[in-house]
Amino acid sequence: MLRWLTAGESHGPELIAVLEGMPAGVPISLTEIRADLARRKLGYGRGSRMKFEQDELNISGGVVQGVTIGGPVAIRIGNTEWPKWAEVMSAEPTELSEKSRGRGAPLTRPRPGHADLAGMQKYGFDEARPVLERASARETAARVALGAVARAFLAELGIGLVSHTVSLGDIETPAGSPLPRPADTAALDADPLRCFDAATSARMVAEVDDTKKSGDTIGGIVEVLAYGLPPGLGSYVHWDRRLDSRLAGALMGIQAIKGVEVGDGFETTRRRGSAAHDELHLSEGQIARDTGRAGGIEGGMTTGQVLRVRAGMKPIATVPHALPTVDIATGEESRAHHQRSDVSAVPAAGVVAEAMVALVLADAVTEKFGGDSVAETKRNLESYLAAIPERLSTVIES
Ligand SMILES: Cc1cc2nc3c(=O)[nH]c(=O)nc-3n(C[C@H](O)[C@H](O)[C@H](O)COP(=O)(O)O)c2cc1C
Ligand SMILES: C=C(O[C@@H]1CC(C(=O)O)=C[C@@H](OP(=O)(O)O)[C@H]1O)C(=O)O
Repeated sequence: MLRWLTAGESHGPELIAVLEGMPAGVPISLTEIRADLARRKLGYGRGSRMKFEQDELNISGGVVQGVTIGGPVAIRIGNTEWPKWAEVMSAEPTELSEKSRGRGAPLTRPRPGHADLAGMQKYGFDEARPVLERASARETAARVALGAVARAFLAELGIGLVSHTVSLGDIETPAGSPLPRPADTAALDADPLRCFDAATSARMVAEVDDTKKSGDTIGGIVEVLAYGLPPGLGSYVHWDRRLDSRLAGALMGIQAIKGVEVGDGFETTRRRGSAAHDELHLSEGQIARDTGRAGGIEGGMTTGQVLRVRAGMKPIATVPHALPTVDIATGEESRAHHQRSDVSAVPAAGVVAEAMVALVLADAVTEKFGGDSVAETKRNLESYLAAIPERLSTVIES
């Protein structure tokens, strides 16, 4: 079983992340985690902060000489913006300089679509800064770092992940487009939208430009695929052990995600049963399927097919063409607070979604196969697969 926690604010000194339950012996490359953090900052439509802020990565525990040792993996990601915010965000009370007083001015015009208003009501603040500091998606950097560790563990077991953008606003990749594989990640990262279809990507770029020009923001849908999964991760026996339930919770837990689909998801509801499922047939003595409509999950368990899940992101809530709100200080109608923001963060959301799926899968793998070292997990996985009788054996899509 894995557990993970993150802490830290958008303009605080650093983000902190802890992952407990990771077996020993997993090779961890700081270069690869840094590369994942850099991928999260990519994407056409992100704001200026992505350019000037660096993620300073440190591992404070659980990894020695590039390998996990079984203890909690502790990660620190320094915010290079911190010096500018050190007075405003200080944990100890400070005398604010003139400049810091400006920077820390009370945010009394809550932004619709953000946690601002309900957060002020709930935590007893008369301005939104303490709310937005933690509600901000800056925190997703911590999840991506944890996800990189989970992915390294899964890679040792032959499981690989990839994510891509499938729609932006109403521009979608054509139905039946080829699915990317983990080896396509570098090519996807080089695409401005992380879209696997070049013609669609070009239309998405134009859509971001148009959205920006009109002072607006835009959302979209990302898809995560996982290859090489053994059948039987998750379970049908209880709602909170279903893998689809756990994936949906993890993906919905990403800021601005408003919907999750497993496999063909809502499209399946529009089909008759005869065209909605993945039929079984024999292929060279093994049970195989020609379609992946269910997204590799039946009865809350992996089937051995490619896992395919989607997450839909709402348009960025800090709309440059500021939305109507009420100023809590004056009690009058006003316009929402706006400084800068992303026009679209859909490509970044794909990288975050990939991290969350990696964490859920790593959790399900440790639950099913245990193991204090990755070698032991691997042995248990192999003996489980070897014990499946031949007449029940399925193709694992890797
Ligand atoms: C990677 C990423 C980047 C984001 N960047 C911004 C941003 O620049 N401006 C903004 O208003 N919201 C941004 N958001 C979304 C907000 O954090 C989110 O809309 C807010 O927390 C409220 O959404 P919720 O109701 O789903 O929690 C981003 C989300 C993600 C996942
Ligand atoms: C800092 C990150 O994303 C931020 C997420 C975010 C929000 O409201 O969620 C708003 C923006 O921050 P600011 O309001 O300071 O410009 C984004 O830049 C990041 O992803 O590293």
